Amino acid sequence: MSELVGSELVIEAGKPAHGGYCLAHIDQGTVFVRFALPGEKVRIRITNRSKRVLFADAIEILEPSPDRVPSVWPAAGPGGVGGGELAHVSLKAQRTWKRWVLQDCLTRLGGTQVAEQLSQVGLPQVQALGSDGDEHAKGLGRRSRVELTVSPAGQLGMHGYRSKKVIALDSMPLAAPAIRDLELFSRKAWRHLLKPGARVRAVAPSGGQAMVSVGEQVYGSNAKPSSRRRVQEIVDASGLGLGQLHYQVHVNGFWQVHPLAPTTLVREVVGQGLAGLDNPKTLELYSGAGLFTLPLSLLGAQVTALEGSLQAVRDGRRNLHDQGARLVQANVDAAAVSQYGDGAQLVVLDPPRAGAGREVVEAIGKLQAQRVVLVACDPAALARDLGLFVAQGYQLEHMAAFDLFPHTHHFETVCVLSKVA
Ligand SMILES: C[S@@+](CC[C@H](N)C(=O)[O-])C[C@H]1O[C@@H](n2cnc3c(N)ncnc32)[C@H](O)[C@@H]1O
Repeated sequence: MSELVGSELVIEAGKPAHGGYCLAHIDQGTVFVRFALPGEKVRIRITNRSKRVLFADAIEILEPSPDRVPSVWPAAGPGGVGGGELAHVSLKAQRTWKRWVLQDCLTRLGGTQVAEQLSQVGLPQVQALGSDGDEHAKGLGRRSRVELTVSPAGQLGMHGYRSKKVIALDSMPLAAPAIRDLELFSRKAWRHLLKPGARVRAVAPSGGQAMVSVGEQVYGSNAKPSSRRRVQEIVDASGLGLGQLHYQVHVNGFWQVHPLAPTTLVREVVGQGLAGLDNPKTLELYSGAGLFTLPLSLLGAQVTALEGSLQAVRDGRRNLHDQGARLVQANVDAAAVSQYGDGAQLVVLDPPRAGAGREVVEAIGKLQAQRVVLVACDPAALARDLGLFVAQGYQLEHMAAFDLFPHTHHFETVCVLSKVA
């Protein structure tokens, strides 16, 4: 099949698949096509092959779908940067697409019990963030964190799709307004700081001015070196009766990227996690800088939180302001779960994209906690983890999905599981 790489052909795009692709079938096998929409007739160029499947980009749209729109992220598309795989799809159709992928992953990878439980709780809509008419509702201005790289020729840009090559950019329409106002691509003041090979991160916190890190050095929005290393993030937890919560997060540390994500996730995860439980003993895994740890503790949960990054643990300890929660730097594995989770009534876990995996889920199962809240940013990993939880005697009670990453194939899912007696 490798002789096909580089060749062009006309196909009809089929169903969406995980990763922002449409499926197409040709005599030589299955092709995963980017930048198409289901039902479209497109000319594709085969870009890659892996084992028995081919990858391709739609390079000419011969019969467009009514859901096709001009891309809001001009740098996406054949030969463009990674990300923005759905920027050519109307936002409404993006959410239908993601919902379809969620169902497909859960039923195909989760196993029959997950499929049965899903039919009982119902497949959730993928909810949009923001109000009608605002920038967020259009999926724009939604990145409070942007990572860029400087090319060998000194141009600021992003890596190409599956490539180390830096593609120069001149704008960043998905970035939060405070990042766009930095004018990283055009202001002279930045130019001498952006040396070839430098990794640049621009951060627009909800509680202060934008900052930029170039490697370890941090700059204020005026492009002058800053001794500050942390930004302030403010989360509206009034839905939980807590008012505004304040967090300090290292400029290079993990924080939810969509400006409305922290508030949305805190309401869902903490609200669902604590409903009907009285000051539960709680094990939180992959806790980051304490986004959920703080409101859980403020609402009376006795939390032990495990997080692998020392920087995030340091941030988390500052954010907890002596709330009584224990924040431990630990790699989440079976030994850590059983060491710190003894007697837990509630387990909250927000693993990285690959999911928690068998060893960790089975260790959680042994704790016999009455409730588990699982947050997942990858539907395939979610399906695998859910299948493992169900095999440990957990029942899916509730599922919600949020479009935290418009114009990409990513979205976030929150699941509430209860232990079957
Ligand atoms: C998706 S983030 C969630 C953080 C937090 N819940 C939030 O929303 O801000 C996942 C976190 O897991 C941490 N992490 C990843 N793998 C880990 C592991 N094996 N053990 C412990 N922590 C890990 C990362 O450092 C990151 O902070």
